[in-house]
Amino acid sequence: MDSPSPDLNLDNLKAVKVLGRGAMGTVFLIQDAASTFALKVVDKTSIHSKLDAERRARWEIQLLSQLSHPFLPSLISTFESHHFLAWALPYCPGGDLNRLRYRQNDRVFSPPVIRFYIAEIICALQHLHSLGIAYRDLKPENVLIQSSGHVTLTDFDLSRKLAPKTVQTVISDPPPLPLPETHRKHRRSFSRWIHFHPSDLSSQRNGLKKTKSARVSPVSRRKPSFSNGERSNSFVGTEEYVSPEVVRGDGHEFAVDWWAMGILAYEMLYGTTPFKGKNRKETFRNVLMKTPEFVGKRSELTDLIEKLLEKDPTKRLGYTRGAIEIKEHEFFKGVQWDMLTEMVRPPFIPVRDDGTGELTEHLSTINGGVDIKHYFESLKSPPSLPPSPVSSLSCKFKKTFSLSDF
Ligand SMILES: Nc1ncnc2c1ncn2[C@@H]1O[C@H](COP(=O)(O)OP(=O)(O)OP(=O)(O)O)[C@@H](O)[C@H]1O
Repeated sequence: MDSPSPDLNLDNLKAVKVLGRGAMGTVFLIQDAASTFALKVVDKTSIHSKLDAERRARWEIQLLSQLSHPFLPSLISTFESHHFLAWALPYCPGGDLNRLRYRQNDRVFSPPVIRFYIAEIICALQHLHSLGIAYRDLKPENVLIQSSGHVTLTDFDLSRKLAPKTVQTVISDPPPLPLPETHRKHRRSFSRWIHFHPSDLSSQRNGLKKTKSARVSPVSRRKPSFSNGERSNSFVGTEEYVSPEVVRGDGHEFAVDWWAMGILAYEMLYGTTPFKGKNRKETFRNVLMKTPEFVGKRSELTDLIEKLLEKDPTKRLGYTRGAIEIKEHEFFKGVQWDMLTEMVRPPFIPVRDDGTGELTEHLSTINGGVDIKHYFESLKSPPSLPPSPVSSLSCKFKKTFSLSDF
């Protein structure tokens, strides 16, 4: 990696809060008189490095450096030392979409609110796909809310570069790429990367805890992966969000993101995902076999979801013409796609980070916060300073207006 940016040096930074901890990275809130940002730090010397954390982190940084979109993160700066790999991102004070949903009556969103968030997610995915990147980990926990109320996708360590759209082939797993010197603009976080065997099927999803993404160990792939021009069969995603073609090991394309978006829209509408089973095995069986149930009156939204949850990826909405095809759906009639950032006021605007969240790990603010290196050292000596379970942040929202005309 290049030498550390002058403005990002772990020796000088104090963290005031842990915003989240994933399988391999920890995200801190850095706040001082001059700036506020989120800092994702990977400890290269920890046991996690054996889980490929460093390689995943480099991939994420490299990918984020290419992004330039209002609903995708911007890479502010990077830092690397013998021990740490770190990168700074704009702070999203609104938490994630899952947390926001739990704050709603009946834990569901109204169709206009769903329209707003899904529209922004489509635009973000469209940008990724135009760069040949399949996101592969869309779920509410990975949709963060910016201070403006607009969304930002997070967590790109499962994303992959695909061949051009017509072929849609996974070229390879992320290589250990160096950071480019120039493009350091748009960015985001990394993370959870667990390996499991299909026979090891225990449910991961539990309340507000961030769901784990899953990846079948390469040895258990049903078919070998191919290089150059053929599909990868690596298994990636979060169990309730993985598409049938991924479960089958048939390879995967951009259409996996449209499937996941169908699951996301379903969960926002009904408060539950459509194929959730008692355990992972049952969930996968449902993904392959079960027709999604739509309780209540059918609508344009349920029609959209149904078309996104088409089990055959080649018949799925978005397969042929990508985001354009989805944007044309009746559910989005009237949406001014080019004006999303400028004209549409988001349904919820974070009012403030009130600092009282149970799930937020507050660090001492004496001397302006906690030294990040000391923080990691303390993790290595559990008896003296056991870390509390962490995830996400607390934030209040104000509802800004009715979206009925959106
Ligand atoms: N820019 C940000 N602003 C605010 N909170 C953030 C930001 N980036 C990440 N977080 C919080 O930190 C959590 C962990 O971030 P992220 O998912 O990027 O880490 P990870 O190590 O990749 O986790 P995982 O194991 O789930 O992959 C997020 O779920 C979110 O709650």
